[in-house]
Amino acid sequence: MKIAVLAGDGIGREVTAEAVKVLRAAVGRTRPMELVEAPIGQAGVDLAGDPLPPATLQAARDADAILFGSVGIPGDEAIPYGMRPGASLLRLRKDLDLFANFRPAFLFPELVAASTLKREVVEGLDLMILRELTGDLYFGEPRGIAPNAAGAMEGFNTMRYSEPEIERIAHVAFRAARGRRSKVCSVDKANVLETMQLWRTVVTRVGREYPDVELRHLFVDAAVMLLMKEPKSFDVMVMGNVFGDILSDAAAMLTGSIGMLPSASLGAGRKGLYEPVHGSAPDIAGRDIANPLAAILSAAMMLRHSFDDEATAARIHGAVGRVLREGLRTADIHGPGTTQVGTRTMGDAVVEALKT
Ligand SMILES: NC(=O)C1=CN([C@@H]2O[C@H](COP(=O)(O)OP(=O)(O)OC[C@H]3O[C@@H](n4cnc5c(N)ncnc54)[C@H](O)[C@@H]3O)[C@@H](O)[C@H]2O)C=CC1
Ligand SMILES: CC(C)CC(=O)C(=O)O
Ligand SMILES: [Mg+2]
Repeated sequence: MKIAVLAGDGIGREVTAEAVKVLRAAVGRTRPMELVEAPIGQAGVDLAGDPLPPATLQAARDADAILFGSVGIPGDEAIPYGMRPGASLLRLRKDLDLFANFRPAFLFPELVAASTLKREVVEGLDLMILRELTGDLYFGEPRGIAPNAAGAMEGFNTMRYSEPEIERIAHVAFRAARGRRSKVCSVDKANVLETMQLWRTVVTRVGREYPDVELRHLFVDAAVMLLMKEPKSFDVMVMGNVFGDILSDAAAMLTGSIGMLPSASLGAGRKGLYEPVHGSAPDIAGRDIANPLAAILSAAMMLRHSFDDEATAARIHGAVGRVLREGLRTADIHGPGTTQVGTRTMGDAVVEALKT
């Protein structure tokens, strides 16, 4: 098991340290595990003058899986795109062709009260957001800021999806649904955007190959509304890169906190990149208060998808559940009758729970 550990910036470092701790404890001596740490994001700029240093990219290419934290610093939106911490993650996803991003929104029963939505709306929630990860506005050319014909500065990005790109993510969605509750909801904006018109046509066509899976289409605005109103009516929700970015943060709140949402970014093979959905959270970085559970659950997804180790993945999931049942909570999910703990204590508690 060769794992590249790219902790990145801000709380990425704090939560990744806990995920590594849990991974070591869970895998133990059952199989050899080589962890290769490398800087990325602002850490890459500070150490090697590049948000994605060539050695980091090589370490990611050479690894069987990548455990990723988060990248970003305050004010990074003003940095030229190529040097921006966030651009490193996009380049990495593209380089490794990790086009299918699974973002499971699963509510642990113990956290029903932590969700901002009513108990009856979220209790039993288990949905999968499948986000296309290597196309759309985030990658489309041309992009830039330049003077227009009238001499005014103009910003522009291009929404693009090719038929093969849509086909492959659609197949992933239908196959994933077959292993769940056999329902796919495709989210688009086909009423306004040609790119999305093609998206809907292709998803519909691919859907005919899966007659056992129910397919529904929603425009993205209505999809967000229904995600808040009746989230349990969804099983697999498939969408493009931008809508997936936005909807997954919204779905995070159904589970109590963005600190609870793990993810797996997969390509054609077993290799994957595993990361919490959240960012580097500069507002809470360095204070030992970030929730490490999304990162820990991402490590569990890594064992399941890249190393075919369902048993250890399930043990980690079970240990997280046990810690929550014991009443331990980081600040973001803390409430009456529970005990507030820091990032490191939460990680230690998951390690302890693995032993029982
Ligand atoms: N995958 C990545 O590396 C991502 C990086 N970013 C970058 O992160 C930086 C901050 O972006 P924001 O928009 O503030 O998003 P963010 O996800 O970092 O934080 C949003 C809010 O959620 C809270 N939060 C996030 N993770 C948490 C956790 N584990 N426990 C408790 N609270 C948590 C933060 O304190 C903040 O109030 C920016 O530089 C942005 O570009 C943003 C999203 C994803
Ligand atoms: C660099 C950003 C696109 C990261 C992000 O917000 C995400 O992947 O959810
Ligand atoms: Mg995001």
